[in-house]
Amino acid sequence: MKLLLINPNTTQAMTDAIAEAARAVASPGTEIVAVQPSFGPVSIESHYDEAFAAAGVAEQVRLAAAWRPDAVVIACFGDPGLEAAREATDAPVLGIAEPAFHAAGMLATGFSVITTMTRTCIMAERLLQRYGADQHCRGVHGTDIPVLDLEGCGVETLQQIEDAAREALARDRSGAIVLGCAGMAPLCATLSQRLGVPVIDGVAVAAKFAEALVGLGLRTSKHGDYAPPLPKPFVGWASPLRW
Ligand SMILES: O=C(O)C[C@H]1NC(=O)NC1=O
Repeated sequence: MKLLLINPNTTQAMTDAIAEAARAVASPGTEIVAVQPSFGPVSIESHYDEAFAAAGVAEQVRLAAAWRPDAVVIACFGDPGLEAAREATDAPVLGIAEPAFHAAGMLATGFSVITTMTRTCIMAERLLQRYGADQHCRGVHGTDIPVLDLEGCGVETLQQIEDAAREALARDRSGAIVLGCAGMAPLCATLSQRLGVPVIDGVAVAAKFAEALVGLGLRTSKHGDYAPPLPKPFVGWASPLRW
């Protein structure tokens, strides 16, 4: 199958790391093409950043249409542009927060989320409610580690995340940890080994869930609100992206 992996921020090194995390778990027959928007923030750490990231996701899904991906993964914990992408293709489209929440809910009666900037916790909390996963999540905790500081991070940053996770497991009485940033994907195996509980990286889970949906022959519904966008002119730099 062909998997389109979109890093919604514009940092190539992060796109590469995300692709490596997905390829590490992908089946041999899964071809992964990793892309990022041609515009927008180098990292997504606010509502403002996310507004541009969502448009960037829509851009990349539209541009990739000719390649006809069998599935799309939006590799950012805010799942930006998820529903726009689902309108723009009949392939299954997954964020990384939604699959991670559901995987965690199958592995423990309660899980905690460890994310980057504390100001983004509200975004995860809103997604938990939107996906019906708030009943399983016992806490969302920021570390105030900037997203791009995760790239090639040192032992101090890894220790800070481990300490935050260990505190969350105790304080929340959780049984699992969800990593609240695609940039944490390379840390997942080490954290899982150190913490002794399931640590869920949404990039890997999304890639495998995408394979499962494609393998089952399931596609995004085109009945109702995920039907293709209504044709209309687009003005300015976005005009090639019209429907
Ligand atoms: O919301 C966050 O803090 C994490 C989110 N930002 C980003 O650039 N990639 C992410 O996964």
